[in-house]
Amino acid sequence: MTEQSNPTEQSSSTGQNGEPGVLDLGLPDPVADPALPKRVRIHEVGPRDGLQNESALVPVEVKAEFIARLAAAGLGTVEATSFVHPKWVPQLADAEQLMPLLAPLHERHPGLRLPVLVPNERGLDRALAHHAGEVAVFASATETFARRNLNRSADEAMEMFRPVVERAGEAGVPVRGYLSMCFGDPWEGRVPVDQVVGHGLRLLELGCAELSLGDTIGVATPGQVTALLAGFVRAGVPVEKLAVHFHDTYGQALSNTLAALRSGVTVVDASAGGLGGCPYAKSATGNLATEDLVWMLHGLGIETGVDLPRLAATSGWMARQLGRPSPSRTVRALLGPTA
Ligand SMILES: CC(C)(COP(=O)([O-])OP(=O)([O-])OC[C@H]1O[C@@H](n2cnc3c(N)ncnc32)[C@H](O)[C@@H]1OP(=O)([O-])[O-])[C@@H](O)C(=O)NCCC(=O)NCCSC(=O)C[C@@](C)(O)CC(=O)[O-]
Repeated sequence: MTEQSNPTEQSSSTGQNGEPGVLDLGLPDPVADPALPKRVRIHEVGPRDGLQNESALVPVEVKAEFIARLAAAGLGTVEATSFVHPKWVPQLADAEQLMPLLAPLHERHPGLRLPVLVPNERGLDRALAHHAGEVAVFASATETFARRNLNRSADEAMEMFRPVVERAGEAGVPVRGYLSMCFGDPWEGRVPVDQVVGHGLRLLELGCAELSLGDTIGVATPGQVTALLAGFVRAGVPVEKLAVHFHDTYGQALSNTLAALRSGVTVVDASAGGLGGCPYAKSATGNLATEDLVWMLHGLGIETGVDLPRLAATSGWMARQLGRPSPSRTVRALLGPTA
């Protein structure tokens, strides 16, 4: 793994015909908002959520290089892969091959977190055998998606997670809980706040250290985000335990993120270059692009630890591996429209 990006792919500050490029305006000139947090932790999901939907298999060395470049760009939490059934997500069937390639990154970046998804005890066994330091289980706020994504009812899925969370706890491995379809579900329509809060509380009661609220198909608008977070707070959940996970189907992901920050959330999931989707929810489009998020956060004077040009260069590099331009507007603005 080289981790070195070619300086020529760092940015294209000069546009066509000698016109100034967007980077000539510089990176955002921060204007802080006292109602917002000073620091946000970005939970990068590109290598897992971003790649899981790619039909052409990405070589394991490319995945390892992608993760190494993300860590070098300053992302401290990078969700690396999934130990799910290989037939369900063939793209991530190489989890066992990937993990040893990532081991050197811990020396290079002390404190780097590389969580992995595990749906059940079999997944946990595989993850622990490969020294995963953090795992995540993933539930659904709706019945239909639980069956489609996990082949279980929502209740059965919770029972499947119970021993996973217990055993991970015994092994000293923290567990994140994802909750999908928190705002809308393609089969069931709008999802009531109480229903989402009920399922989320069950994940927290199992022992999940953090709960990531997913707008899996990207239909939320900011008022709904505020209402859902208020529902969790009313139910006694400290906002520090909550993270948000937005998809950008209707271009609302950044607005929704800002609403969440105003409600006190400080952990935001995002995917480098805006890669993403969910193989079991066809209407799910790309995740909130990490670069778009970082541009907004830095503009608000919020620290992330991320080197934006280096991150954009990483997404430009990944886009070339995948053979198509990045959907992230910030990547295109910084690197040019074909990046
Ligand atoms: C949960 C299962 C496994 C149930 O799938 P199943 O077919 O019901 O599995 P099973 O428990 O009946 O077991 C059948 C066979 O699979 C094996 N098996 C069982 N588990 C594993 C495993 N972990 N690894 C390897 N093998 C496994 C098991 O050992 C057995 O083997 P056999 O005895 O027949 O030889 C399946 O439904 C599955 O893997 N689902 C994963 C789907 C997925 O990854 N979806 C995407 C992630 S969620 C997401 O993207 C949303 C999120 C998180 O980003 C947030 C958001 O946007 O909302």
